[in-house]
Amino acid sequence: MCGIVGIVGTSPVSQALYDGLTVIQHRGQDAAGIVTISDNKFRLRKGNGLVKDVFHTRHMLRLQGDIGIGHVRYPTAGTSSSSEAQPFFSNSPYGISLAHNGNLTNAEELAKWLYNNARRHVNTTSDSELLLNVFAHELQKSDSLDLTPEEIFKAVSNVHRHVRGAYATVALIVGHGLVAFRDPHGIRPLAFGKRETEKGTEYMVASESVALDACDFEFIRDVAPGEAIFITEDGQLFSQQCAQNPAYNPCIFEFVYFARPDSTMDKMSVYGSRVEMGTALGKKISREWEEDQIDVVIPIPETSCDIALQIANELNIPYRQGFVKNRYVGRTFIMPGQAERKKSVRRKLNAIGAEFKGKNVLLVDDSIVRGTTSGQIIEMARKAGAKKVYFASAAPEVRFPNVYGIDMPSANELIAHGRENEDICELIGADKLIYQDLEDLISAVGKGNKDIKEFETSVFNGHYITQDIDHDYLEQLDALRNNDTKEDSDKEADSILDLHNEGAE
Ligand SMILES: O=P(O)(O)OC[C@H]1O[C@H](OP(=O)(O)OP(=O)(O)O)[C@H](O)[C@@H]1O
Ligand SMILES: NC(=O)CC[C@H](N)C(=O)O
Ligand SMILES: [Mg+2]
Repeated sequence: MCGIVGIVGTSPVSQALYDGLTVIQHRGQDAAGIVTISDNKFRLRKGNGLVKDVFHTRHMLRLQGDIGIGHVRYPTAGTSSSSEAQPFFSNSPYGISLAHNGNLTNAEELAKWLYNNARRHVNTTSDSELLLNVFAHELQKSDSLDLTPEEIFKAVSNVHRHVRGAYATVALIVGHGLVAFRDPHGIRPLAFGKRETEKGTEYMVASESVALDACDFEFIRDVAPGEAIFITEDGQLFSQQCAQNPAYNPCIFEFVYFARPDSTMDKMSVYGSRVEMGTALGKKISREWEEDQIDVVIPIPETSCDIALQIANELNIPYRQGFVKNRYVGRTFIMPGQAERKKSVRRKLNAIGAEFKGKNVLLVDDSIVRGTTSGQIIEMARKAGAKKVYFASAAPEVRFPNVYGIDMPSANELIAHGRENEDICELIGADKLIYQDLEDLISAVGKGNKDIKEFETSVFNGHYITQDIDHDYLEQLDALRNNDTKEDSDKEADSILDLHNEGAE
């Protein structure tokens, strides 16, 4: 679940891009990058690490120009190598740089297609670099030296024809401007806004509205599924629907876990939808656990806090912060390896003994995916003296792999895959376990936008919205990206992928 930003400004944009990336850091902790254009030349800095670690003063000084894009990465394809940090660059046509949030489902096919039809070779294993090359190939077809908005939109339409999967994308074209587009299902989010200055209007696109807020841009609207917007270097905005049959199917997991609560995506408030999740789950708990006495509701920081508070309100039971989160440790789930994730839970969370001693506690998390967090947290609660430990998940059982930009490629790594409630409960060590129903989750999130008829919910029900995913595909993906193979390919990538355009030190 990477994060992307892009700005067409009237003065240097590097600091605003940096600030924008910092507030969407929760979408990707592995690598970060910014590219700007100054004097018709790209200026690039990217590398592995958090935003604050990748960009030092010397890099910021180099990132000159009034137009630029940025990316924070959570790898879901290829490897974690710095060679696959984004934005990517293609010198032809014009000079294009691109950053992508999402995951392509026909990457293998695209690589062959690019070679056969465009004689384009992509040296990394990144799906995003393929996307850049498909876009570049389609732009190359235009005859004129100066691209018109229509020609750019035509290229995006052709990208939609070839590419499958999820892609919220922002790109720079030298001498032209910034292009942003969203896949025809709108699986990954993308919004844009403006800021008035004495020199004219500036525009910003970002994965989440919170990035616009942080940079003082006023939200205009979400980019529609299949739509492209083009902002010229001198600040003229054009937009067009480029997909034949667009549909609105945003990923529901953004609302459960990925997005920041202060973001609004596709007209739905993330915070508001989490409160609704709490209401629905609270009701289910009082319906189904009538007999059980719960003394206190305790969230598992950070994402579940808003949900747990609402459950406590609904049940009329005290809400207490029984776990303290170390503010210097990032998100566990988006770390690339299981060993690292496991270690990080203990470093990140610590129990306040008195909140557990002799009590029946209800622990609340937004989701249970691999069970890395819940297992260890329940153990901590017991060590701290809890009498009974009940566990509630605001999302339903996660049983199916994700192929659209969440790194859960292997069903076998999911604790609920092939298991029923009692088995999962036993595995994580809870006394009782309750999950949100999928219909309740959908109506909790969908309350904010009645126009959304179907969310992307594949991790819960195995229904893949792009309809190109079958059993064989998932088996191949598992073989390619399960925990063990991923570690091997990361090592290999570090040694062979030297041929990349990484930003200089
Ligand atoms: O079952 P698991 O595989 O452990 O995954 C689920 C957990 O991971 C996430 O937390 P994370 O620490 O990433 O971020 P947060 O601080 O935003 O809650 C999520 O909020 C759950 O707590
Ligand atoms: N999480 C994402 O959006 C990842 C983007 C892209 N697939 C990558 O791995 O770099
Ligand atoms: Mg969490």
